[in-house]
Amino acid sequence: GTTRRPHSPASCSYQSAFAKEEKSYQDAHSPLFPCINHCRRLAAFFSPPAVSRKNNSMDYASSETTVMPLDLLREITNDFSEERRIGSGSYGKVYLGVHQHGKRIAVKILYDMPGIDDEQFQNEFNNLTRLRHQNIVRLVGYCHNIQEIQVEYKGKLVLAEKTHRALCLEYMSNGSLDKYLSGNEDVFLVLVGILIYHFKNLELENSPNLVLQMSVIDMIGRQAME
Ligand SMILES: Nc1ncnc2c1ncn2[C@@H]1O[C@H](COP(=O)(O)OP(=O)(O)OP(=O)(O)O)[C@@H](O)[C@H]1O
Repeated sequence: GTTRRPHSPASCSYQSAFAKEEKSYQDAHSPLFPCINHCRRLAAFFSPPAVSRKNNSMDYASSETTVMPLDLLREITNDFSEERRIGSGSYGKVYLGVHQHGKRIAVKILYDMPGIDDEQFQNEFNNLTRLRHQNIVRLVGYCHNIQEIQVEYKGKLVLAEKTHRALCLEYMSNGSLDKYLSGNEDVFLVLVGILIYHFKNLELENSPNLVLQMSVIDMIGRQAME
Protein backbone atom coordinates (compact mmCIF):
# COMPACT_ATOMS: atom_id res chain seq x y z
CA GLY A 1 0.00 0.00 0.00
CA THR A 2 0.85 3.57 0.13
CA THR A 3 2.32 4.73 3.39
CA ARG A 4 2.32 8.34 4.36
CA ARG A 5 5.69 9.75 5.22
CA PRO A 6 5.61 13.51 5.40
CA HIS A 7 8.61 15.28 3.90
CA SER A 8 11.35 12.79 4.55
CA PRO A 9 14.06 11.97 2.02
CA ALA A 10 13.64 9.06 -0.33
CA SER A 11 14.86 5.82 1.20
CA CYS A 12 15.03 3.71 -1.93
CA SER A 13 17.85 1.21 -1.75
CA TYR A 14 17.90 -1.80 -4.00
CA GLN A 15 20.72 -3.62 -2.32
CA SER A 16 20.27 -2.96 1.37
CA ALA A 17 16.81 -4.49 1.61
CA PHE A 18 18.25 -7.81 0.53
CA ALA A 19 21.46 -7.88 2.47
CA LYS A 20 20.35 -10.33 5.14
CA GLU A 21 21.16 -13.96 4.63
CA GLU A 22 18.93 -15.40 7.34
CA LYS A 23 16.86 -18.34 6.15
CA SER A 24 14.45 -20.45 8.08
CA TYR A 25 11.84 -23.12 7.77
CA GLN A 26 9.20 -20.45 8.34
CA ASP A 27 10.30 -18.66 5.16
CA ALA A 28 8.66 -21.37 3.16
CA HIS A 29 5.30 -20.63 4.72
CA SER A 30 4.93 -16.90 4.32
CA PRO A 31 1.85 -15.49 2.56
CA LEU A 32 3.81 -14.90 -0.62
CA PHE A 33 4.90 -18.48 -0.99
CA PRO A 34 1.99 -19.76 -3.09
CA CYS A 35 2.80 -17.35 -5.88
CA ILE A 36 6.35 -18.61 -5.91
CA ASN A 37 5.18 -22.20 -5.83
CA HIS A 38 3.35 -21.70 -9.07
CA CYS A 39 6.55 -20.99 -10.88
CA ARG A 40 7.92 -24.27 -9.69
CA ARG A 41 4.85 -26.01 -11.03
CA LEU A 42 5.32 -24.84 -14.59
CA ALA A 43 5.58 -27.21 -17.46
CA ALA A 44 9.30 -27.74 -17.07
CA PHE A 45 8.53 -30.74 -14.90
CA PHE A 46 7.45 -32.59 -18.02
CA SER A 47 10.97 -32.84 -19.29
CA PRO A 48 13.27 -35.65 -18.15
CA PRO A 49 16.43 -34.55 -16.30
CA ALA A 50 18.68 -35.44 -19.22
CA VAL A 51 17.11 -32.81 -21.50
CA SER A 52 19.03 -29.59 -21.53
CA ARG A 53 17.36 -26.33 -20.59
CA LYS A 54 17.88 -24.97 -24.06
CA ASN A 55 15.86 -27.78 -25.53
CA ASN A 56 13.06 -27.22 -23.12
CA SER A 57 11.33 -24.26 -24.81
CA MET A 58 12.67 -21.83 -22.28
CA ASP A 59 14.94 -18.92 -22.79
CA TYR A 60 18.27 -19.66 -21.21
CA ALA A 61 18.90 -17.42 -18.26
CA SER A 62 21.99 -16.11 -16.64
CA SER A 63 22.97 -17.79 -13.40
CA GLU A 64 23.25 -14.36 -11.80
CA THR A 65 20.27 -12.69 -10.19
CA THR A 66 20.37 -9.00 -10.92
CA VAL A 67 18.66 -5.85 -9.81
CA MET A 68 16.21 -4.69 -12.44
CA PRO A 69 15.20 -1.04 -12.14
CA LEU A 70 11.51 -0.25 -12.45
CA ASP A 71 12.17 1.87 -15.54
CA LEU A 72 13.77 -1.08 -17.29
CA LEU A 73 10.82 -3.32 -16.43
CA ARG A 74 8.44 -0.67 -17.77
CA GLU A 75 10.45 -0.49 -20.98
CA ILE A 76 10.57 -4.22 -21.66
CA THR A 77 6.89 -4.79 -20.85
CA ASN A 78 5.61 -1.83 -22.88
CA ASP A 79 4.74 -0.08 -19.65
CA PHE A 80 2.99 -3.16 -18.30
CA SER A 81 0.53 -3.13 -21.17
CA GLU A 82 -2.42 -5.50 -21.37
CA GLU A 83 -1.01 -7.05 -24.57
CA ARG A 84 2.02 -8.12 -22.58
CA ARG A 85 0.07 -9.58 -19.67
CA ILE A 86 0.46 -13.35 -19.69
CA GLY A 87 -1.39 -14.14 -16.51
CA SER A 88 -2.28 -13.14 -13.03
CA GLY A 89 -2.44 -14.85 -9.69
CA SER A 90 -3.44 -14.05 -6.16
CA TYR A 91 -0.26 -12.13 -5.52
CA GLY A 92 0.42 -10.26 -8.69
CA LYS A 93 0.19 -9.82 -12.43
CA VAL A 94 2.66 -11.47 -14.77
CA TYR A 95 3.95 -9.74 -17.90
CA LEU A 96 6.13 -10.83 -20.77
CA GLY A 97 9.25 -8.72 -20.87
CA VAL A 98 11.36 -8.63 -24.01
CA HIS A 99 14.87 -7.23 -23.74
CA GLN A 100 16.40 -5.27 -26.61
CA HIS A 101 18.58 -8.23 -27.50
CA GLY A 102 15.51 -10.45 -27.65
CA LYS A 103 15.76 -12.35 -24.38
CA ARG A 104 12.36 -12.92 -22.82
CA ILE A 105 11.53 -12.97 -19.13
CA ALA A 106 8.38 -13.16 -17.03
CA VAL A 107 7.92 -10.11 -14.83
CA LYS A 108 5.68 -10.60 -11.85
CA ILE A 109 4.58 -7.34 -10.30
CA LEU A 110 3.37 -8.04 -6.80
CA TYR A 111 0.21 -6.39 -5.61
CA ASP A 112 0.39 -3.96 -2.76
CA MET A 113 -0.96 -6.06 0.04
CA PRO A 114 -1.30 -5.16 3.66
CA GLY A 115 0.70 -7.58 5.75
CA ILE A 116 3.34 -8.28 3.14
CA ASP A 117 6.33 -6.22 4.01
CA ASP A 118 9.88 -5.88 2.77
CA GLU A 119 11.06 -8.63 5.07
CA GLN A 120 8.66 -11.15 3.60
CA PHE A 121 9.60 -10.11 0.09
CA GLN A 122 13.22 -10.55 1.04
CA ASN A 123 12.49 -14.01 2.42
CA GLU A 124 10.91 -15.04 -0.87
CA PHE A 125 13.78 -13.57 -2.74
CA ASN A 126 16.23 -15.54 -0.61
CA ASN A 127 14.27 -18.74 -1.12
CA LEU A 128 14.21 -18.33 -4.88
CA THR A 129 17.85 -17.47 -5.27
CA ARG A 130 18.77 -20.62 -3.34
CA LEU A 131 16.95 -22.88 -5.78
CA ARG A 132 19.11 -24.37 -8.46
CA HIS A 133 17.65 -27.14 -10.57
CA GLN A 134 17.23 -27.60 -14.29
CA ASN A 135 13.49 -28.15 -13.88
CA ILE A 136 12.77 -25.25 -11.59
CA VAL A 137 12.07 -21.84 -13.00
CA ARG A 138 14.94 -19.60 -12.05
CA LEU A 139 14.76 -16.14 -10.63
CA VAL A 140 16.81 -13.89 -12.90
CA GLY A 141 16.18 -10.55 -11.25
CA TYR A 142 14.15 -8.49 -8.88
CA CYS A 143 12.96 -4.96 -8.41
CA HIS A 144 12.33 -3.22 -5.13
CA ASN A 145 11.55 0.39 -5.74
CA ILE A 146 10.18 3.01 -3.38
CA GLN A 147 8.72 5.99 -5.15
CA GLU A 148 7.81 9.26 -3.51
CA ILE A 149 4.40 10.59 -4.49
CA GLN A 150 2.20 13.42 -3.33
CA VAL A 151 -1.12 12.50 -1.75
CA GLU A 152 -3.82 14.46 -0.05
CA TYR A 153 -4.09 13.82 3.66
CA LYS A 154 -6.54 15.71 5.86
CA GLY A 155 -6.80 18.44 3.27
CA LYS A 156 -3.04 18.87 2.86
CA LEU A 157 -0.61 17.55 0.29
CA VAL A 158 1.99 15.29 1.90
CA LEU A 159 4.77 13.14 0.55
CA ALA A 160 4.11 9.42 0.66
CA GLU A 161 5.98 6.29 -0.32
CA LYS A 162 4.73 3.83 -2.90
CA THR A 163 6.52 0.52 -3.01
CA HIS A 164 6.94 -1.45 -6.24
CA ARG A 165 8.07 -5.05 -5.92
CA ALA A 166 8.69 -7.40 -8.81
CA LEU A 167 10.19 -10.81 -9.36
CA CYS A 168 11.71 -11.56 -12.75
CA LEU A 169 11.72 -15.18 -13.80
CA GLU A 170 12.72 -17.24 -16.76
CA TYR A 171 9.98 -17.10 -19.32
CA MET A 172 8.31 -20.47 -19.78
CA SER A 173 6.87 -20.51 -23.27
CA ASN A 174 4.68 -23.54 -22.51
CA GLY A 175 2.86 -21.60 -19.82
CA SER A 176 1.38 -23.10 -16.72
CA LEU A 177 1.37 -26.76 -15.89
CA ASP A 178 -2.17 -26.37 -14.60
CA LYS A 179 -3.63 -26.17 -18.10
CA TYR A 180 -2.17 -29.58 -18.94
CA LEU A 181 -3.50 -31.13 -15.78
CA SER A 182 -7.06 -29.87 -15.48
CA GLY A 183 -9.56 -32.63 -16.15
CA ASN A 184 -6.88 -35.05 -17.25
CA GLU A 185 -6.32 -37.76 -14.68
CA ASP A 186 -3.93 -39.76 -16.87
CA VAL A 187 -1.61 -36.79 -17.20
CA PHE A 188 -1.84 -36.28 -13.47
CA LEU A 189 -0.75 -39.84 -12.77
CA VAL A 190 2.16 -39.53 -15.19
CA LEU A 191 3.11 -36.30 -13.52
CA VAL A 192 3.15 -37.87 -10.07
CA GLY A 193 5.54 -40.49 -11.45
CA ILE A 194 7.78 -37.80 -12.92
CA LEU A 195 7.71 -35.85 -9.69
CA ILE A 196 8.69 -38.88 -7.65
CA TYR A 197 11.53 -39.45 -10.09
CA HIS A 198 12.66 -35.85 -9.82
CA PHE A 199 12.09 -35.80 -6.11
CA LYS A 200 15.04 -38.14 -5.69
CA ASN A 201 17.25 -35.97 -7.84
CA LEU A 202 16.52 -32.57 -6.43
CA GLU A 203 19.37 -30.59 -4.99
CA LEU A 204 19.33 -27.22 -3.38
CA GLU A 205 22.48 -25.25 -2.94
CA ASN A 206 23.61 -24.99 0.68
CA SER A 207 20.25 -25.95 2.06
CA PRO A 208 18.09 -28.95 2.81
CA ASN A 209 15.47 -30.07 0.37
CA LEU A 210 12.72 -28.75 2.55
CA VAL A 211 11.57 -25.82 0.43
CA LEU A 212 11.15 -27.76 -2.73
CA GLN A 213 9.66 -30.72 -0.98
CA MET A 214 6.95 -28.47 0.35
CA SER A 215 6.09 -27.22 -3.13
CA VAL A 216 6.01 -30.73 -4.55
CA ILE A 217 3.80 -31.95 -1.74
CA ASP A 218 1.61 -28.91 -2.16
CA MET A 219 1.17 -29.65 -5.82
CA ILE A 220 0.41 -33.33 -5.41
CA GLY A 221 -2.00 -32.55 -2.60
CA ARG A 222 -3.89 -29.93 -4.56
CA GLN A 223 -4.30 -32.11 -7.61
CA ALA A 224 -5.37 -35.08 -5.52
CA MET A 225 -8.09 -33.01 -3.91
CA GLU A 226 -9.54 -31.73 -7.19
N1 LIG B 1 7.84 -17.82 -15.52
C1 LIG B 1 6.70 -17.80 -16.23
N2 LIG B 1 6.72 -17.99 -17.56
C2 LIG B 1 5.58 -17.94 -18.28
N3 LIG B 1 4.36 -17.71 -17.77
C3 LIG B 1 4.28 -17.51 -16.44
C4 LIG B 1 5.42 -17.53 -15.59
N4 LIG B 1 5.04 -17.29 -14.32
C5 LIG B 1 3.70 -17.14 -14.37
N5 LIG B 1 3.23 -17.26 -15.64
C6 LIG B 1 1.84 -17.12 -16.10
O1 LIG B 1 1.16 -16.26 -15.21
C7 LIG B 1 0.07 -16.94 -14.60
C8 LIG B 1 -0.05 -16.48 -13.18
O2 LIG B 1 1.04 -16.98 -12.46
P1 LIG B 1 1.16 -16.69 -10.91
O3 LIG B 1 2.38 -17.38 -10.45
O4 LIG B 1 1.07 -15.24 -10.67
O5 LIG B 1 -0.17 -17.24 -10.27
P2 LIG B 1 -0.71 -18.70 -9.98
O6 LIG B 1 0.31 -19.49 -9.22
O7 LIG B 1 -1.25 -19.26 -11.25
O8 LIG B 1 -1.92 -18.40 -9.02
P3 LIG B 1 -1.86 -18.14 -7.46
O9 LIG B 1 -0.77 -17.16 -7.20
O10 LIG B 1 -3.21 -17.58 -7.19
O11 LIG B 1 -1.62 -19.50 -6.85
C9 LIG B 1 0.35 -18.41 -14.78
O12 LIG B 1 -0.83 -19.14 -14.84
C10 LIG B 1 1.12 -18.46 -16.08
O13 LIG B 1 0.20 -18.47 -17.16
